[in-house]
Amino acid sequence: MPSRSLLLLSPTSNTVTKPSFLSKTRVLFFILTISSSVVIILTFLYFLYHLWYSLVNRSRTIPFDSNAPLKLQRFTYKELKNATNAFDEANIIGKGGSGTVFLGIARDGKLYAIKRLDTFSLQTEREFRNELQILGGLRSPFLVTLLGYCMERNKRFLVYEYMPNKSLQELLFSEGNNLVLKWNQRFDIIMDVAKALEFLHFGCDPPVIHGDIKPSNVLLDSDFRAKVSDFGLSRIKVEGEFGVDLFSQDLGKSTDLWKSQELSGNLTTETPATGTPVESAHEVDFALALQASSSSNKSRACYNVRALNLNSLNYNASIASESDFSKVGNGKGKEVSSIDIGGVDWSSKFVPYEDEPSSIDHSKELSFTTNSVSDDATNMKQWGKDWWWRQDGSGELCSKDYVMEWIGSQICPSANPDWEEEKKSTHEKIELDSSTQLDNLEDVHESHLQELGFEKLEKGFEKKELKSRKNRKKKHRKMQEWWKEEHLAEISKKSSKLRKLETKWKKGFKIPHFDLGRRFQFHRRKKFGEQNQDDCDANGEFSFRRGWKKKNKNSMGSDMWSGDLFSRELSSTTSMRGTLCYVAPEYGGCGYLMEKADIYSLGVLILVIVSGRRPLHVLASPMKLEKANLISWCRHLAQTGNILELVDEKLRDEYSKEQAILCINLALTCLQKTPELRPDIVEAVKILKGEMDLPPLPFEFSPSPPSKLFGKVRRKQKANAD
Ligand SMILES: Nc1ncnc2c1ncn2[C@@H]1O[C@H](COP(=O)(O)OP(=O)(O)OP(=O)(O)O)[C@@H](O)[C@H]1O
Repeated sequence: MPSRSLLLLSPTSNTVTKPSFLSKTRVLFFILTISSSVVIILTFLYFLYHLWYSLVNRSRTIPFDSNAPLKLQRFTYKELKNATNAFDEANIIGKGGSGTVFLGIARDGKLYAIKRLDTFSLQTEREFRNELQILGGLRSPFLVTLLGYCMERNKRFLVYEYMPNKSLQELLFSEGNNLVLKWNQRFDIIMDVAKALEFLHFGCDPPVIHGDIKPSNVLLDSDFRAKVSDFGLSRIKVEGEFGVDLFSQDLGKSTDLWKSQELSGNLTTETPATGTPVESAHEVDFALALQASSSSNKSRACYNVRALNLNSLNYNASIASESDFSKVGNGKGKEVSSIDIGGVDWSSKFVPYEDEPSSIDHSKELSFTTNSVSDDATNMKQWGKDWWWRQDGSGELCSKDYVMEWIGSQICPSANPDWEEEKKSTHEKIELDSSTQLDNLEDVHESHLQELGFEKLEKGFEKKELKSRKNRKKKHRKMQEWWKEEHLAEISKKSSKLRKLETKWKKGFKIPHFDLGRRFQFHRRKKFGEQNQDDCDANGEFSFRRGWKKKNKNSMGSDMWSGDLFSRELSSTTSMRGTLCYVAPEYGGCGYLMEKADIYSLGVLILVIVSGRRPLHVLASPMKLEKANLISWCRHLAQTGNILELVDEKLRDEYSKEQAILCINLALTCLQKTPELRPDIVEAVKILKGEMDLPPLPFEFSPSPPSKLFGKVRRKQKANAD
């Protein structure tokens, strides 16, 4: 039996050895299969995870969720591509600092204005969000309606209602435009813009400050009625933030006291809503206090802050301020939640929406600490005044203005007929002098400008840029320094195209001539011929953000000559927002945007509409120099009692003198240096409607009168007293 069993076993043992080998390979094969499939599955899972992650991440960047009550439509890129004929150049209706606007035709034949943000940067993203957050939540007949948006990867589009008559900028200043706005139309436009601001300042809760009122942001419908657009730089006012809480309780109570005490600034130590102790107010700058006081006038509780999804600090601050402000007995204080303007409950027109808390970037405003109060105060002290002089100059155009105009002149000399005139009359040609140093741009005077070469200019910018990087932490910067560092530096940094321009200049241009009459002269070498000049004039546009760019012939909204030239650059920085010549002096640079800043811009806009000219226009003859700065000229005319001279000549005598006087005087009150003295927008609207008298104008009409004039006045007064 054992032998049998052995026999039986032996074949079995043989068969056992063979399958063990086979099974090994099988196992190996099995393992390989398993592991490869695991790898495949893991890769697939990783892909899915990546997809999910990017989707989640992308949705995070959407400033509102699908449950939001906003009626904004989310378009796909494909839809917009189809609507614009693949973003055909023929569909371009305008170009701004941040993007190109296309005419979009929907399948049902409806027209849309589709703004494509051309660059994908933090700044454009912020502006995009701002537009969605603020304009997207507002509905008013005086605001351009934002209908939808598109976000795909780094593509950003905003879809607006189409405004057939484009912008006021184009209507007033476009060379090809022969249409002259009639007086009635102008007056209606002024009224519409004022009503838009009324809605923003008093119809929204919390109030919205536009921050960039200017002709290119006033769009016109088929009946030439105006709607305000472009909320990229606007901001939502929260009482709890910045100076308002620091000062408003005192200022709120003592606004009148201030006036009666001739703005003695007799402020006491206060605790801000955030609970941070503040240094005694006498250490705080007067300008800052004024600014705070201007808004404190309208102290109000902010009930809808959460709806606007400001970040938690803001929100807390506002809650704190709610209780604080409830104590403030302010005559002008109001509850916006139930405001009724013109029989319409505007508060209901404000569409609140939910959003993630950080979707509005208030980091700058909220980075405020006790130290920063003093820093900001010192900053304001240091160059708030400086800025004022520089911006307005009370009859004197500053170097910055000249540089700006000068650069403009090099790009589109023919755009300025006066300069053409000058060209004919002057035959002087000054060659480019490369020995001129440009280290002290702030000290650029006419003589410097005469010698100023582009190469040097750019090198100067580069130097300044390097310096600015090193000195980024430098706290107290003068306005001049700021201007150079923050903006001029970016010219060299961002615009490689500018270098091409430089080469072009070296080849084809001679130095601009800047004579005693503060005129510019522009020459080209003959070899470039007319053709080249035409190219430059007709198609060129200079943007500080993007340097030299081709301008579509359909896009006529060039801001050249207007001071708007700088808007792109100013808009593109965090330290400065707004448009030169339109921005209020107290806000310039590092101030905190308040309603009265919009009022100031409205004042400039009114003058621009009435006069049909830009706020800054360097003219040919010394005789005309006084007219170069629209605001100063207007003040001068007001002093001489001849304000109607300001009215656009193109209107001839076909305008209402009464209305024109009203508008100009209103503008003058809006242009007062002290925000406190400017009317608020409700008052402005009432004045325009004739329901309220104009407040008395200040004696000299100039918030910063030339010291000479002041001296004269003082001497006269003294003589009279004697
Ligand atoms: N809804 C619209 N309907 C018709 N045209 C429009 C509309 N929106 C903008 N445009 C045209 O596009 C131009 C550029 O507008 P955009 O808002 O991009 O720039 P901007 O306001 O001139 O510049 P910035 O953004 O630097 O302030 C306008 O001047 C206008 O002609």
